[in-house]
Amino acid sequence: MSYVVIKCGGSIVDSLPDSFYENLVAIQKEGAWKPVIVHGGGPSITNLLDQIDIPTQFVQGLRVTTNQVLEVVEMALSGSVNKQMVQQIAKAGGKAFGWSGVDGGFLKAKPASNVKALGFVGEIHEVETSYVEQLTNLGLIPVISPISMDVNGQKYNINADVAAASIAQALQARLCFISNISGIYNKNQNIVHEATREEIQDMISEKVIIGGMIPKVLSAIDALEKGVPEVAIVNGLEPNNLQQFLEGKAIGTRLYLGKEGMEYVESNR
Ligand SMILES: Nc1ncnc2c1ncn2[C@@H]1O[C@H](COP(=O)(O)OP(=O)(O)O)[C@@H](O)[C@H]1O
Ligand SMILES: CC(=O)N[C@@H](CCC(=O)OP(=O)(O)O)C(=O)O
Repeated sequence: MSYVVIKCGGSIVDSLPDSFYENLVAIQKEGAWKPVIVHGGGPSITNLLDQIDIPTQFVQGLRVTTNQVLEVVEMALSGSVNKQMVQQIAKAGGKAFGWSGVDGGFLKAKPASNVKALGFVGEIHEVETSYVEQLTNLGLIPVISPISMDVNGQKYNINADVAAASIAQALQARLCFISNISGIYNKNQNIVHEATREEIQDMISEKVIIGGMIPKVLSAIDALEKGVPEVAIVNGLEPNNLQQFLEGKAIGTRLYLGKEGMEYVESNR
């Protein structure tokens, strides 16, 4: 039995059809895969901040996070969005256990190293994988909010793509990003079905990949470099997206380190 980390983006979380959750529960009950959900919720955070007149600022797809913003991020993610997903899974006949990186020190955070002046934005340096093992052994589907804490008890806003990639690395799990687009668009606005690390880097330099797609592809590449066997970005509205991802079917954009890796899906099943 292998883990599959499914990252549900805030762009789609409110629109995921019942069939998405029903398929998820069916995959878990069938027993070949242990699904682990990591969710974002960027739009919910921005809505809450708007309501209290706090401006929103992103740098390279990451939210500039003051103390006040951090509180709102935690309310939105570990509160509303997390419990909404737990509820949807329950309605689909499954049992989900929602928690965040803060709880039990599940995700150990440190300040993000790649982009400066973001405030309390962090990255993960350790994952307590035994929690996932124990919960999944109990037949529960973990639903993880990415907010995390460092050794001194300081909380950090962790981009959900970054958290999902770290968790997938720690579990050596397949990683599926569920978003509101059917994959990565190239400069001609066509979906690319496969992309290598080099192609991704070019698309970032050429500003073809912008905003929230930047942390997604960078963490996807990082995950592949650290041994995650398969990563794809798929649309949450496409039917049977999870099943198709797990079967290695051509869905969304699959990411690879180099051209040679592109044979992986066909040749290793
Ligand atoms: N080259 C690209 N291809 C596809 N989407 C892109 C690209 N560059 C930027 N994006 C944007 O990235 C968004 C997905 O990232 P994000 O909004 O963070 O989604 P999520 O909440 O699902 O993580 C898309 O809706 C799109 O607007
Ligand atoms: C540091 C950082 O950017 N954190 C994200 C966390 C939520 C998230 O990642 O949500 P999506 O999946 O919808 O993008 C944020 O504050 O928006």
